[in-house]
Amino acid sequence: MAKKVITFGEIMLRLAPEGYYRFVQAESLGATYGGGEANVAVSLANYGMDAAFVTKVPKHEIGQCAVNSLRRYGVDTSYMVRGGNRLGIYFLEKGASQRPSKVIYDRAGSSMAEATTADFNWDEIFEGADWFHFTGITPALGDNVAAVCLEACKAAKAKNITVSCDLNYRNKLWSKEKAGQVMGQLCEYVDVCIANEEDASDVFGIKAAGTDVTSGKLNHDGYKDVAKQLADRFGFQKVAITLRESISANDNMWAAMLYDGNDYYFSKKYPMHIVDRVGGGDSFGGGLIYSCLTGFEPQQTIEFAVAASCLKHSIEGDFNQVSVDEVMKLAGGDGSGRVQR
Ligand SMILES: O=C(O)C(=O)C[C@H](O)[C@H](O)CO
Repeated sequence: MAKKVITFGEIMLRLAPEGYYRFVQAESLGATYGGGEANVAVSLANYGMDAAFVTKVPKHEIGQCAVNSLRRYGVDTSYMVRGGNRLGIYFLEKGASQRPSKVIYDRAGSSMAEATTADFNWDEIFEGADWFHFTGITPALGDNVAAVCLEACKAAKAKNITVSCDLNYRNKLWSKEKAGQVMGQLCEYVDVCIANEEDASDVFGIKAAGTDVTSGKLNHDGYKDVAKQLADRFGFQKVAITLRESISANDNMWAAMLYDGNDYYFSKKYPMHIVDRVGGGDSFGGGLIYSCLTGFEPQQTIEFAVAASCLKHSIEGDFNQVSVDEVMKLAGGDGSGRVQR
């Protein structure tokens, strides 16, 4: 039977100018949907897992469009709650070369931002579930949503469900101090932590000894140090750190490291030309959860997750639309992207 994974967060309408147009130039905006945890659910459904996404969306047609965007990939939307006033929106201007991408949120007062603990029955949602995933974006929506997250974490632990969290710090949603306080409480329930060195520093003030995290150029020892400090502080079973070296807005080196409490496993390093970076971290999370639930060895786990995420960077939209086979081919191949016939 397919493993059952529950993800919890906000799905938004994503509005973006075509190609690399700036906002001021655009005369139309393309509409797609996305959100950290929804993106993870799509990855997992594409890998054949039983993935359910939990959120609250308004009862009107735009809320339904968000639901449909997930259904088309086979994500279970049956626990989604209908109500509230609006679907959150984010505007995305894609960067190019030395001009970075820009995100503008228009999500205040969304159905999900106003959700409360009364909206969700976690006992029912977690029936038969193997894994629960959320990111730091969800509790950042407000104290009410952080309270739902805490309730979900406690319910998951009571049922012996593995909990993963991607720290995903969003400075447009909350301060570092508030993030540290709320995430510190939630991380007590987390088994698998996904982070990058910037998140670890922003949320928990964890820095690798003697390195400057803002430069994005930690050495291997620096990444190991960050992962170990995270695991030591919260008792995580596993910490996965993504390693991004930016060359320009569209060209990055991409790799990751997994720490399982004993050893450190570094993946291959991929030079990527980026088509769409949004959702790149979520596709890594999806790959990691799939690998853990499938029982891959640690090295294979990190190779699968990073290859999955590498492929996502070549795909338009938030969702990673690749199969297990495609990820395996990249993870086991030479990374050249040669045509497959
Ligand atoms: O930034 C957010 O809150 C989003 O959910 C938008 C994107 O889907 C997300 O950043 C991708 O991780």
